Amino acid sequence: MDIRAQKTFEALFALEDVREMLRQSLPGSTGPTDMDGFNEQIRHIRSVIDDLEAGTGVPEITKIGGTLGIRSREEEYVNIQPIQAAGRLTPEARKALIAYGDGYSTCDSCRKPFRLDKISKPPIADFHQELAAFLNMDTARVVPGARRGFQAVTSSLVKPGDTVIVSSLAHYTEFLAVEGAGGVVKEVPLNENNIITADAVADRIEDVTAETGKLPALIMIDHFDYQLANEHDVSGIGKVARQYDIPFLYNGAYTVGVMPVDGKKIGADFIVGSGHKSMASPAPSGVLATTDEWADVVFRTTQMTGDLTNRKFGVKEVEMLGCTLMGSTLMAMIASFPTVKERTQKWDEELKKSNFLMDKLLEIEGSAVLSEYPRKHALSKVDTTGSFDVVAEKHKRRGFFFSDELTKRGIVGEFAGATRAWKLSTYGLSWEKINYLADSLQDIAEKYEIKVNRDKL
Ligand SMILES: Cc1ncc(COP(=O)(O)O)c(C=O)c1O
Repeated sequence: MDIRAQKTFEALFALEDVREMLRQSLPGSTGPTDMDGFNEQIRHIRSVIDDLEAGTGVPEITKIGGTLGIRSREEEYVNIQPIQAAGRLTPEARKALIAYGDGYSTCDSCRKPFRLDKISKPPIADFHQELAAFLNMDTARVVPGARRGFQAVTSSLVKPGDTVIVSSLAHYTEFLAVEGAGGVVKEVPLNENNIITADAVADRIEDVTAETGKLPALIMIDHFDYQLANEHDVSGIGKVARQYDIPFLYNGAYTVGVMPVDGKKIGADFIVGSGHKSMASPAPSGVLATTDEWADVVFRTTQMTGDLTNRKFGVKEVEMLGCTLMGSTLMAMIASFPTVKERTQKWDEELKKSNFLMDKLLEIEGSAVLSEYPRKHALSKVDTTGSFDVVAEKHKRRGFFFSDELTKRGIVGEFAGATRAWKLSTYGLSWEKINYLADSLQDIAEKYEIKVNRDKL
């Protein structure tokens, strides 16, 4: 986040304090009236605005951010945390969080037909249409996390005893979604390069059908998996799904919001994305998009009538439990969306950074990239058993020596103590930070007499 955004953010926090003080001073309030505190905050806001205009006050901001509990890790450090990178909020999202913090704040102007995705002020209905268009699907809903998207689909399509085809690297939430519906997972094996191919999916469908006498109810495959972030052949799998007439759920937890995703081109019946993982949105948020063919099934409306009262809630969608993200979570997602849309067009640059760092890591003798290489994603799994872990074995801090060295250099986000196989993400880091990171890894290696073949590649 740039410093102006931080400053604005800080002023907003101070304004919230002022608002609370004013609220407490209203007639009938039992709260104390703190005029000194009030004046202090006003002076503070004035000074923040002055700083903003003058472009100064950087160290002070960090300090204030700390006391307010703002997590400013990405501002102060080079953060390589593997799963948070693309979920970090934009400044616009942070402001929306404050402005819409009250629980049902999106419902102020909810009018007939009384459903979240129909609200036009703020423009939630438009956002739903934009989301569907962004994924080249017909209809979209926001959901509390990708997992709730899986759940909506399995609970609509999978009957007790049905089988569901998943990857051998499927996320655990896919297992739970299938189990919740009473289904059974059937995993597709990886090939020698740790990839799920279309042929492997077809073979598994044949096996399962022969075994159970019935076609699987659903195919659910992650475009990039969470363990290695390898790319799986989702377009080929989409074709196989069509051939067997089995609905196909594309898990875009690691793609929707960072790279272009075209549901129709892939041949997906359902696209699921994670807001807090890849769409610069707060948790829990996500998206479930589908085609006209499936919309009435997965977004079916209630048919229930109260037996005593005869009440009906006709427009409410059963799988969505009526409405989903009702306040600041959704508004922050909407606030980040223009940035998110734009950044998907810069995916190639993210890949260059990812590959550059891996190349530099490979120059450190004894290091390996466990993910497919060259990288097709910013998330990677690396193995430093033959490099940093050799040092760890002799070092008095054991595996923590590596984290100590990284922290000293302002690099955070690795799992402390993990010097063998570990994951990192370069997503969103500037080239300046990438270069610094590469140099730091090589410097640490050389400090401990690990050979570095600089500029080998
Ligand atoms: C591949 C994959 N799918 C799904 C999920 C679940 O996403 P969410 O937290 O949005 O429910 C994750 C989360 O880590 C994931 O890595």
